[in-house]
Amino acid sequence: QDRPKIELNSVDRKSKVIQLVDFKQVYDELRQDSSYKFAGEFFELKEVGKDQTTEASLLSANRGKNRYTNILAYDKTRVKLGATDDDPGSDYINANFIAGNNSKREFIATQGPLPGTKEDFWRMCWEQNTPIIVALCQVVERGRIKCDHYWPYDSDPEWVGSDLQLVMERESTLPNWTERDFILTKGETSRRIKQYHFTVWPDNGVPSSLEPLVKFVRQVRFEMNRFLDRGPTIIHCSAGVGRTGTFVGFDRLLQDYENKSYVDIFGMVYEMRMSRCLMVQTEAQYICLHELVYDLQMGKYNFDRD
Ligand SMILES: CNC(=O)[C@H](Cc1ccc(NS(=O)(=O)O)cc1)NC(=O)[C@H](Cc1ccc(O)cc1)NC(=O)OC(C)(C)C
Repeated sequence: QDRPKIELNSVDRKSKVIQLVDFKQVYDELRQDSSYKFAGEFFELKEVGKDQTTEASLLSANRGKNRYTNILAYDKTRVKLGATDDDPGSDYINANFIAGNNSKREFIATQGPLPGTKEDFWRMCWEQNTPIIVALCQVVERGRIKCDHYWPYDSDPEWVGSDLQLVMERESTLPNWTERDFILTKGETSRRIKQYHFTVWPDNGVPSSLEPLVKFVRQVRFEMNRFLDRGPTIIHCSAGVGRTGTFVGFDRLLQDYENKSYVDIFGMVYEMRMSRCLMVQTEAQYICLHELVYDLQMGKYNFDRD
């Protein structure tokens, strides 16, 4: 039987295009021998982007604004807050712009807010005109605090900075995620912001079943497409790299599968890691991106039921 021509752009070290007609064979080859070839591909991504500077993250005034010592924001892609004159580092938040299929700044990837950066987080939401927040971690996971509870517990208005007022208008808990509607007000102007909070994704890992995550990503994409005139969607987990990068990968691959005859998962992760470190943090998450495309090819998901 003629082996299908598999386009692995070994010459271009930044991409590995796989034609969808060849995907099952390529996926099976990568999985052979305990995913030996997956491990090799993921290792090729290890140093991508790491030669870029993170000077703002390392300013003494900003060190306390980083949740983790090894997750810093590249200067080139970092989100800059409107600086206040007298405070060095006042423009800093641990967040980077990330490209989506539709624009170079379709997403903002950020760490789970700290108690001391919660107001910076809401200031970023306002300044970037964000319509949607995607939260991918729980406040506490396996007994460790992973993210501040940066939103109100009830419908009482809260001040989240000297001039920003936040109200939670609605909270709806579903089996795998919770949806919250906020109104953020500055002076006489109010904006609606929707939070999609996925609650069943273990840190450093992948969900036990991909189907709830696929449905979640599709729901967020449906909502994003209603707000194309607004700013970037903010995505966070605890560090804002592993689960966050995998979410962006799912969003892009679900669109690519509908609109293209090929995928380039390696190239997509390469591009993400040029914008923020460790995006798609683990090999299991990297494999999970491929499993999504394999499952789509095998007709595993019937989206008509959504
Ligand atoms: C493997 N874990 C880590 O690298 C985490 C940062 C992190 C990354 C990704 C995720 N997953 S997520 O992006 O999906 O939330 C959680 C936490 N870092 C820490 O815990 C670092 C230690 C560390 C681990 C690994 C490494 O290579 C360098 C330094 N610890 C650390 O920052 O300690 C504080 C919180 C007390 C300041």
